[in-house]
Amino acid sequence: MTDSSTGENAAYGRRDPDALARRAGARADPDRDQHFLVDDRVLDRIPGYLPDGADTSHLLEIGGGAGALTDRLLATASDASGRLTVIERDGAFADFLREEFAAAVADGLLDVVEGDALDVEFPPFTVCVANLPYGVSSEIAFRLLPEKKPLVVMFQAEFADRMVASAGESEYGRLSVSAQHYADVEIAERVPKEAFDPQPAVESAVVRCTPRDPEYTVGDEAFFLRFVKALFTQRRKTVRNAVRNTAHISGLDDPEAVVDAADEELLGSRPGTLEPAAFAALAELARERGSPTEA
Ligand SMILES: C[S@@+](CC[C@H](N)C(=O)[O-])C[C@H]1O[C@@H](n2cnc3c(N)ncnc32)[C@H](O)[C@@H]1O
Repeated sequence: MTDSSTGENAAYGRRDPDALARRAGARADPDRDQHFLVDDRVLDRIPGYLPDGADTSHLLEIGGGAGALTDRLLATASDASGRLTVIERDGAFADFLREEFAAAVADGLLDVVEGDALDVEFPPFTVCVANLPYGVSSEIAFRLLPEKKPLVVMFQAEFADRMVASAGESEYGRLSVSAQHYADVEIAERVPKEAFDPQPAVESAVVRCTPRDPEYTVGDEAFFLRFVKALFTQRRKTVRNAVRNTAHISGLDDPEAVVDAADEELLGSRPGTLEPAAFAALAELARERGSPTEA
């Protein structure tokens, strides 16, 4: 092993983030969703947020940047005799990652895929750990969540708060119900702006998603998610009016039949107070009585 700041032969998990950024040459550009994590303590903690016993045989990182988190994930992959795939859209950083971690690439430990994480096919990963590009974090999260694999992912704190919110809380909404449909979602750590360079405008948070089946069943997942989306566009209305007013979003041909069949107390409540299981039960009733058409 050589000096960890010089790169190529250094053991994984010890590279200095500022030295990596210097070697990468190109400066992180906030307009391209590039905010690099430069706080070693945060970087060191992130892989440890994976659920106990998680299968780390194939890690996925989205948005490798100058490789500070990549380096920590290579340590995790290498300890587990596993591998890491990094998807990075910026060609300059993708090239840099291949050079910086050339030994890992040669050993089959690392695969760098240059491409847009919204388009490229994901490899058959077992866990995903990433400091996501915030401009597309929602789209990426909803590509990842249905894969039902553990995720440890950095989001804007406000987005993270909405993901973990419970019924009745002000942040509770479509995002909470949709994310919690796939996983137990919790905030592992809040991360201040100062941990990044350049600093983002807002605070961040690391979120852990541990996949599990929901405590309810739905016959048509796509309809359930569409129905939740529809009702939350009218979160201040009663459920009765929300069902009636959002048929153009939910696709219900006969919303009145749903209102006729549903429980009075439920119809008088607000979408923001409904537990996910109550949404699921109402969505099932809507599917049976409301003649939904395909999206
Ligand atoms: C917030 S930075 C994180 C960089 C690095 N992982 C770190 O923690 O320092 C996000 C990275 O995602 C890349 N990126 C932005 N949009 C992307 C997309 N649609 N698909 C893949 N990578 C993307 C950026 O180029 C940038 O390197």
